[in-house]
Amino acid sequence: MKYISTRGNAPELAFDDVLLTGLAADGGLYVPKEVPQYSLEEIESWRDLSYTELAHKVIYPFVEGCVDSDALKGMLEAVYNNDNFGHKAIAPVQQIDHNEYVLELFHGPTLAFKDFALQLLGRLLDYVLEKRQEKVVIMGATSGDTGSAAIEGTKACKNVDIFILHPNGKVSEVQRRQMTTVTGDNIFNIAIEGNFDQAQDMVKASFGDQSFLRGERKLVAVNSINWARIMAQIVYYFYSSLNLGGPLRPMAYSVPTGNFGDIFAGYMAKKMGLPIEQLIIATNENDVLHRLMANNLYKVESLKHTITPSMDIAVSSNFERLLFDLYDRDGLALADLMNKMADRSQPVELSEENLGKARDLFDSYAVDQDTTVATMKEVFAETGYLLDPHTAIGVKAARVCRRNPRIPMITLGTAHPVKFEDAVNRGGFDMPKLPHHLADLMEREERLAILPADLKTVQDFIAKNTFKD
Ligand SMILES: Cc1ncc(COP(=O)(O)O)c(C=O)c1O
Ligand SMILES: N[C@@H](CCOP(=O)(O)O)C(=O)O
Repeated sequence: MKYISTRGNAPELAFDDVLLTGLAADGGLYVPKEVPQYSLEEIESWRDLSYTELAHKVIYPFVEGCVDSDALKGMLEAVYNNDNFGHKAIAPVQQIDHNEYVLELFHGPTLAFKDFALQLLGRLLDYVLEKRQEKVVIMGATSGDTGSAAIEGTKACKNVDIFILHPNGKVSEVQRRQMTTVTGDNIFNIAIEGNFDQAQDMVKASFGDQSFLRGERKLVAVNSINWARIMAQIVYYFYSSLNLGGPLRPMAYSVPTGNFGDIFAGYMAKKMGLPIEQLIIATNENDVLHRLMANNLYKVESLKHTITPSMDIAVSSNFERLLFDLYDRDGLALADLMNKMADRSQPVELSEENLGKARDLFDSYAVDQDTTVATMKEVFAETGYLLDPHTAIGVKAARVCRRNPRIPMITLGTAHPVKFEDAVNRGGFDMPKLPHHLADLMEREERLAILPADLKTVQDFIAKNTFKD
């Protein structure tokens, strides 16, 4: 499998280089040159596979040539098991109404969907770095969930230092503590005096110019700009569909969306042959994607801090991967569009043709904070099931946008409500208990550095702590 950049002007890479590269040299994102395709018969033959076995079927073609099949099997077995994920089904489906489901993706160590990819990414990194005898620096931006999942997934890696930037005061207390209480000399949490977009911009700028690492270390991405994240997230679309009678009946998915990674994984599953009738982009009030879909106007507004902090993202990185397909994979044309989009003061329109293609593929809906809480209450009253607020946004969007009630509607349950005290309190619910492994989280000692949202200051901090010996 070879990978190409969305901006058409960077070398083709194999999986191991893509894993270690983050942004392509031309500023684009790597995508597979060819997407594996499966017939309905073949997908149907996977029906009785365990999560681990299915993950091998889906993931192996993307890593073939770089990761040995048995080694991948070993990694998947080490990740998707009942010691690591607090549910034997790994990604169970919970019914909340007739033909309406929540795909619970929060049974991993940090209680959010990020564990599915980042637990595996840590093992892939170890495998590739051991082979190459290289050391790297991980740099990631988080609006709350990626950070702890990245730290948990990579803290045992021998050859990495980890630097995670989060917006100071804008993640929940549980989210912050899940990052800042993990001990390890190679783990650094940076709370920047700014928002997620600023953190993400600093990460991207650092990938573009890594001279602060003196040519001695490479930067590795743990955000969904890293293809390995998307690849691992494709699996649960296949798994949930097969569990509910797919691929012989189509499914619809509603996906709480911020950086467009999780829904892009759903789009990939569809391209690979999984019958997906509807994909819904569900956003909070940071709704740049919904506004683009509704009005053909791409205009980044200033970020609003909400009760769904993980989706407080205005610049949605993975949308570029979709645009690449909408532009018939014409990287140079896309590079032009991305340059226009980079000037955030100017609105950008898609051509009518490309907007039409996007609307054929996706529906979209934006949910405000009161409606989010109202949806949590509604579902709780109907079923006794407490949604996390991000998932509630997905459920609301599903209920509004659903095209065909005969098709199972699956909302991705992206996090556990225990992480989001504000929303739980606003709904007047009893706070759920933290699971056993996090029971003393609120008493653990925290370690973090608070820095201004200034690229040089952040890079100096990283360099100082990377080259401390
Ligand atoms: C709980 C939760 N829901 C939804 C999202 C949005 O996912 P994505 O950024 O892949 O669109 C995130 C963050 O990424 C998240 O942490
Ligand atoms: N919502 C994320 C933000 C980063 O998104 P990613 O999927 O690209 O890592 C978070 O919670 O950190």
